[in-house]
Amino acid sequence: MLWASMALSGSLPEPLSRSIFRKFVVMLCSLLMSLYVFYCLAERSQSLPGPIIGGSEEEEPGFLDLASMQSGKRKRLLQRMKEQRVRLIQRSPLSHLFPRIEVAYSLQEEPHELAEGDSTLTPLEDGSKKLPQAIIIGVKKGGTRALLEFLRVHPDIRAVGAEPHFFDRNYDKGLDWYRELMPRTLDGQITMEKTPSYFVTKEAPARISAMSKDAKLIVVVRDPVTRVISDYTQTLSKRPDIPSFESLTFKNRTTGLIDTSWSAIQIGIYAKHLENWLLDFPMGQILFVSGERLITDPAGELGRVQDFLGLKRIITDKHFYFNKTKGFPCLKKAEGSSKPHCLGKTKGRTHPTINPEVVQRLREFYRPFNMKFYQMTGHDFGWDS
Ligand SMILES: Nc1ncnc2c1ncn2[C@@H]1O[C@H](COP(=O)(O)OS(=O)(=O)O)[C@@H](OP(=O)(O)O)[C@H]1O
Repeated sequence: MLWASMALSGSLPEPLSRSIFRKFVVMLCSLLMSLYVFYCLAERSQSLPGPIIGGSEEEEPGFLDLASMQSGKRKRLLQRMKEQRVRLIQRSPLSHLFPRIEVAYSLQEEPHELAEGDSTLTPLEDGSKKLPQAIIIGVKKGGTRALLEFLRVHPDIRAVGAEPHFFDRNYDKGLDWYRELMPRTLDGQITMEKTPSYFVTKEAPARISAMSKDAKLIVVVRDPVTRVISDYTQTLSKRPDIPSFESLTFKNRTTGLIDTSWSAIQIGIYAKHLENWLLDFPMGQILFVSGERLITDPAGELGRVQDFLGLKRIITDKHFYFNKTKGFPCLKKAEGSSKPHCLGKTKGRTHPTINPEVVQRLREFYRPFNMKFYQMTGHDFGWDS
């Protein structure tokens, strides 16, 4: 720095040639700028949303802690960090060299941008926040994250990344709170969210209907037997000391009586939950997506969803590739990125081996409910063939 200031003030010591010294100053400045940009990027990545707390889903990095993101504390913290960085830039002797960085920060760090739960950076004043017109309401472990991530590729869809849990846990916070979580949309764009627990929440249909009678509802359904095993696998990964799958499944192992008080069993009785939704919504406003086909033919299922949402079929076969290591379809390019994107480690876990007799008993248990569900939806999902 001493050399630099001497050079800039014109008191260059001889015999060092001016041209060599100028190169040295340029190199030094570049190095300092790179270090500064690196520092800023590191700081920025730390301020990006962290994992959700208390959600049914173990989110991938980049999603939000909804419980705290609205708090004044978080906003004040962000504001302080922003001011601190602006002060740092202003104090820097090189500040006149990169005034644009300051502008970039003041755009990126707006609390509402973070509150979207969406790591994509959009200009602050583009569009407005709207209540969702379409919601993925279930089912837990059905493939809801895959569907939302795939849909986000569509330019006419903008979705909140985290699960808001508004119509079950956060209803008392009010619609303004809910709207504030949403990303900004332009006219013609659809705002979406996903919270799989809505499907089994008694109050959710009436609450969603009170918000909008026209809301479009999407349910990703999966074979209830693999769904319950997936649900158990998730719980086991968080709490390895839980009882065995078998002991949770049966009320009485000898008689083979299923324990229907276990919530993981209840979730798979789709026909019962659907009856509750039909009290507030006509069947035509609910789309059922096959969780199995979402894996074997993602473009096919996405085609149906785009039709249902009244959108041009933009997401097609070309957007997917099958990742052999992951064992699942992945996006060739994720939203706002040019890189391939697979879902994270919490999606597509290896399930524990379950005694085939237990699986068989569960199949028998679900069969009549599945039949009813096929009849109600007019579609055989193929879980019982
Ligand atoms: N493309 C792709 N990549 C990875 N995983 C995929 C994909 N498509 C569907 N799935 C299935 O999604 C299951 C998780 O479902 P959800 O996202 O609804 O789970 S959650 O309720 O939000 O926790 C998850 O369940 P598990 O396999 O039991 O982990 C996957 O089988």
